[in-house]
Amino acid sequence: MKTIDQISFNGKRALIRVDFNVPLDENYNITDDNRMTAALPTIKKILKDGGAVILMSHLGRPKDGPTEKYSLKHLVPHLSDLLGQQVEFADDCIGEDALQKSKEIEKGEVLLLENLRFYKEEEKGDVAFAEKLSKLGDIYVNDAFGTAHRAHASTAVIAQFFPEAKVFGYLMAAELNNAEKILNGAAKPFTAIMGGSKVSDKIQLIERLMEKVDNLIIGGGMAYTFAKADGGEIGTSLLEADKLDLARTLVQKAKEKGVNLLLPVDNVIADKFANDANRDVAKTGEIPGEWMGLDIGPETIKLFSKVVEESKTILWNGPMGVFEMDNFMAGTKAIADAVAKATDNGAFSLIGGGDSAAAVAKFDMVGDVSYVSTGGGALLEYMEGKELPGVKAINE
Ligand SMILES: Nc1ncnc2c1ncn2[C@@H]1O[C@H](COP(=O)(O)OP(=O)(O)OP(=O)(O)O)[C@@H](O)[C@H]1O
Ligand SMILES: O=C(O)[C@H](O)COP(=O)(O)O
Repeated sequence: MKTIDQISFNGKRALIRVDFNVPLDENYNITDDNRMTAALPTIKKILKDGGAVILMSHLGRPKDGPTEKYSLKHLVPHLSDLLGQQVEFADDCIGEDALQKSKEIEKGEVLLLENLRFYKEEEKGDVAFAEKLSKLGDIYVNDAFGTAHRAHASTAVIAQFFPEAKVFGYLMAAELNNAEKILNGAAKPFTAIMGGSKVSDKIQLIERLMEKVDNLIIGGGMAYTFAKADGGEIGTSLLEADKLDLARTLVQKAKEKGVNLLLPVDNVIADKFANDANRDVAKTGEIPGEWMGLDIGPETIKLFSKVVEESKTILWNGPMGVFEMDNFMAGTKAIADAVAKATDNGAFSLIGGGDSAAAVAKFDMVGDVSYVSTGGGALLEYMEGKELPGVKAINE
C-alpha cells in the first residue's frame, strides 16, 4: 500500500481529498467532528515534513450549486483550532482565486477549498473538472475513506493526473487495515452485530458474513422483518414487507452454515414513535396491534451480551434500537458495554460508521473499542467485497 510515508513532501504542495462531511446544527456548529480529527495525523505529518496542504472535501448533498448551508467555510474556525494554526479558505474549489492561492501557499500552511459538490461535475466524475483540481497540488493524497465508494472527480478520476505522485493518507491506510483484520484472519469466536433500520441495506453484508462468523446477532428495526417472517405479531414496528422471504432464506442459510443466528426474544415497545411514549416489554412475535418495538428487551440484552462478551472479534454495524431517544437507548448502550468488556479482555472490535459510530460517541465510549470507522456506506461496500473506486485509483 503506497502511503504518505513513502514520499517526500518537503517543498511540495499536497492536495488531500478528505471526507469532512460532518453533521452541522442550524447555527453551523459541528455536532460530531470525528471525521475531522481522524484526518489530522495525515495533515500534521505533511506539514511537519515541510509540505503545504490543500484540503478538498464535499459537505452534504447540495443540488443547486453554491448554498450557504453546505459551505465548508463553516469548518474553518474549528479546523484552525484543531491544527493550532489559521487555515486559509478559497471560496471556490477551482478557478483563478483557488489557483492563485494554491500557488502562493507556503511550507507549513493549510488551505481549505470550498465544497466540491457545488459543481455537478464532481459527482459525475468529470475528467476536465478533475484536471482543473489537479493543478492545485504536486502530490495527490486520498484520505477520504468515507467517500472511497464514490467514483467522483476528486476521489478517483483525479488520480490519473498524478501517475507518479498519488498515495493514501494515514486514515485511509488505518481503515483498510482494520477492515482487513475483520475480513481475513479474524480470531474466533467472531461475532457480527447487525442493527439499524433496514435489512435491505445490509443483505449483501449479512450474506458475506455468514461465510465467516460464528455468531450473527440481528437487532434494531430490521429484526421485526424476521419476527414477522417467523409468523409473529409485530404491531406497527418497522417492516420491510417485500423482504419476508429473504429473512426466511437468511435464517435457513445460517442453519446450513452452522452460524449461530441470534434474534431478539423480547422488546421494549411504545404506543407512539416518541421519547415520551408509554412503554412496555413484549415477547418477540407478541407485540399488540397499535404498539411498536423501539428497542431490544432485558432478556435479549442478557442473551446478546453474553455472546458478545465471549467473542474475540466483533464487527458492529447499526444500533439495537432508537438510541437517539433516551428511553429507547438502553439496548444499544448495553451492547456497547458488552463490546467494551470484550475489548478489555483482548477482543478486536470494529464499529461500523454512521449511526453505530454516533451511538458510541454519544455514550462517550470511543476509547473503549478497538476502532471506530469513519465510513458508513464505504465500510459496508468494502466489507461486502466490492472494490472501492477511491482505493483502486491509487493502486492502479
Ligand atoms: N426498532 C426500531 N424502530 C425504528 N427505528 C429504529 C429501530 N432500531 C433502530 N432504529 C433506527 O435506525 C437508524 C439507523 O439505521 P441505519 O440503517 O441507518 O444504521 P447504520 O447502518 O448504523 O447507519 P449508516 O447507514 O448511516 O451507517 C437509527 O436512526 C435508529 O434510530
Ligand atoms: O457520509 C458519507 O457516507 C460520505 O461522506 C459519502 O457521502 P454521500 O453518501 O453523500 O456520497
